[in-house]
Amino acid sequence: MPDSHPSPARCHDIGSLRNLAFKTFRNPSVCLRLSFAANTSPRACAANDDRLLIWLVEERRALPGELKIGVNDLGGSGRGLVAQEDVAPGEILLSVPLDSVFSDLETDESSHLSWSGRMALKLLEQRAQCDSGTADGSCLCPWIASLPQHVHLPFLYFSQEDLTACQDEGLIREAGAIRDSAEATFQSEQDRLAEIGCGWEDMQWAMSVLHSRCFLVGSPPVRTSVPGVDMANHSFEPSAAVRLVHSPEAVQGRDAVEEVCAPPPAEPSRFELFAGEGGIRAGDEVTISYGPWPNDVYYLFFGFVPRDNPFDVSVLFGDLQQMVAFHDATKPELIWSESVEDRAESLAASLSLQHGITDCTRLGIAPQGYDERLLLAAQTLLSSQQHLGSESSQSESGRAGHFLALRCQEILGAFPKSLAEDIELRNSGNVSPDMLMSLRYRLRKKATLLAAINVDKM
Ligand SMILES: C[S@@+](CC[C@H](N)C(=O)[O-])C[C@H]1O[C@@H](n2cnc3c(N)ncnc32)[C@H](O)[C@@H]1O
Repeated sequence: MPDSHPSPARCHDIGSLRNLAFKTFRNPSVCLRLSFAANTSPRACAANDDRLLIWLVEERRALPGELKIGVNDLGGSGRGLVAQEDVAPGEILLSVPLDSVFSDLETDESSHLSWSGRMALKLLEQRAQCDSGTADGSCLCPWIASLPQHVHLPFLYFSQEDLTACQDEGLIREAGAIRDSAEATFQSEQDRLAEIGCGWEDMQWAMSVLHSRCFLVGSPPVRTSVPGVDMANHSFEPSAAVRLVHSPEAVQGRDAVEEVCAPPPAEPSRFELFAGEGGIRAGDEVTISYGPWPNDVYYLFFGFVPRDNPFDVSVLFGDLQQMVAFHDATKPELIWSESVEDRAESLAASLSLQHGITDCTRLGIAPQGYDERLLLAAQTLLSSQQHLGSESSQSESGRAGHFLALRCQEILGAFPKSLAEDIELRNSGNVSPDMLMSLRYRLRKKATLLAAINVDKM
């Protein structure tokens, strides 16, 4: 039996966006319907992309020999994989040897670059070799030819006005930082890029393609794009999944064989796409989940905003200091002998000691409810206030719910437009596609905040 490993996660390139999903809502099996947005324009026609799958099988030892999937143009979400015949539960749809994937391999000369900068340069160099006919067998020319001509990622292509329309300061900052890093890579590598006739637009193309197509594979995880599997679109109700599989011959038994005869060549590990428990009917799309990320990640790094993302998070407090400061603002009559910083530190210590919570950043609310860390932090903070004599007839959780609803109200009130006005704007049809995507992003955050307030009123 092959030795299979936990599903590789789609990667997202983030510093402060790390850990966006709540600890308590990590289960990636929570589901919803697929939503499509128009942002990937296929470079090759469907027949060309089927050639990619055929090349993988015929030239790169991908399995199974008789493919049950093809690549179709699906409109809004660009191309995608579609079952050509019925597929049984668990059946392998595509198994790609790891010697035919495109990975981030750090070298001494490239270690100062970000992973996407490093991979973008390598992709552009290989593309130049493919175009000039000087590529050797290690280049994945048919895969490179199959990549989309354009992937419309906000941090690389949106105007400042359209980006700012998401109305999330943290996200706007993050997008700016990644774009700055991309530009810095371009500046520092300009000579190398000039040698292959590439400019900033090529760099944007390569980075957008890689951001939207890489998995984190193995341990330690390496950013990897897997030809063929990278044609699978996302759904929170996926019909398929991926895994890394190590062949036993590659790792054990070889020593024993070597003593008696020359062993057969070791099988490389494989990256597999396989059908989910429900199987897949002929004609249905083969989708995978890109991961339990909030909309921030989907918007910024995949260029679409899922319709009903159970993992989306409206952040109420970036950290505990913000929570304590908000609390003080709601109770101006209370005088504190300790500073906000010191009280936030004591709160962090209690949460760690009593509940084992060590990460108190990005405390927020998802469509299903509050992050458990947030509720516990609010309860702990409010109960410490009760020690100071401020009595309330409400239960501990009732007070915490009311406190957090006040915060939701404050955040909603700080948006320049109300949810109703945003819905009207969306329905007006007067919004550019980029603006519409940012509008969708903020609409979903607002809807979650409003739901929290309404629950508190019940
Ligand atoms: C790994 S690629 C999937 C193949 C891609 N559709 C193509 O034509 O090459 C990821 C990109 O596909 C698009 N995509 C995937 N799932 C989507 C979805 N549910 N809704 C809208 N676009 C989607 C986004 O542009 C995303 O960045």
